[in-house]
Amino acid sequence: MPQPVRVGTRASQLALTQTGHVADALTRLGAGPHELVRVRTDGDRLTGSLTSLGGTGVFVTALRDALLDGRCDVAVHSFKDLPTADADGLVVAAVPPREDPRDALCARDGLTLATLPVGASVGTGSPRRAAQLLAARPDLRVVDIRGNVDTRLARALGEAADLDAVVLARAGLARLGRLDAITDTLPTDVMTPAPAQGALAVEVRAEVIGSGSPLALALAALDDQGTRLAVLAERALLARLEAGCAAPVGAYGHLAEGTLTLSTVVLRPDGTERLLLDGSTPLTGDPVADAAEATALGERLAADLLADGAADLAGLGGPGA
Ligand SMILES: NCc1[nH]cc(CCC(=O)O)c1CC(=O)O
Repeated sequence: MPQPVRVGTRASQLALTQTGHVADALTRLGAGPHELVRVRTDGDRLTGSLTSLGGTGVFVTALRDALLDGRCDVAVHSFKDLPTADADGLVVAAVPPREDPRDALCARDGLTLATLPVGASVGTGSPRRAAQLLAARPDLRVVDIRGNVDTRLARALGEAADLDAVVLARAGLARLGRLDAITDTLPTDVMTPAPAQGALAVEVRAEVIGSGSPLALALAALDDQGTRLAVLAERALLARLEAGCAAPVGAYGHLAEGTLTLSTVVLRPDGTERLLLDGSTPLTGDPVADAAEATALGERLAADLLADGAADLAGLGGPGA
């Protein structure tokens, strides 16, 4: 009997659900049986605001340690939670097809972004969402919240709701079977998603790749090239801006008719000013050349945004930068 593939996951309902889907897919694609290994992360344990936790990587480090220690063979991350710096000895071996990357308003009484009353309170822990909410509706009162998806939904929809609405990623709600809570799916030009939102990253130790093992073959089959390229461009922008996941920066890559288009936004945290920039590049179908093109597109737009004052506007790169 082969040893089961050990798939590491955070213990949250969202993580368990999305990891379960990936593990099932790997087994279906020939990787053999699997078991889930629960890993506790600082992001789950601590309750301070995301920004005060230092943002980048709090959800990821413990899973990566478990991979490197050999406690698991595969780790499934929400791609937008993955720092842009590569981890030594690890590779993203598969990027499964992306879910809808848009953000969603979940409001009381079926309200939408357009129909929320003047001064309504909207909860989000994300500076990117906060700034774009305020850019669209300067009258709103944005409240810093965190917690898992159910906790956040309860702030607007529960018995003891204290907010008019919250904003969450549609993808997370879809994976949890809670699309019913959405009262307004926000278009990407009003609320540009976070880089890699809606995508998953399946990470393994580097030696797994090219080993020809059943797991390596299943990972290759799970990979979606279109999603990989879109996310590559989005994350290249983020890296070049030296912006973490807590920065007021949005980026959305999409493929159509052999062209990769990247739509980006950088905002002042209070939403009073923003830079919007789109760019595109033709693709050839060659994975290596296209990956280089996607990366170059993200870096080019980032350089243009920096030249237009993005770092000062969004407070990127730390104090004084
Ligand atoms: N920052 C938390 C987080 N990380 C991934 C998701 C789910 C959506 C996704 O996979 O992109 C969420 C929840 C949210 O933003 O509402």
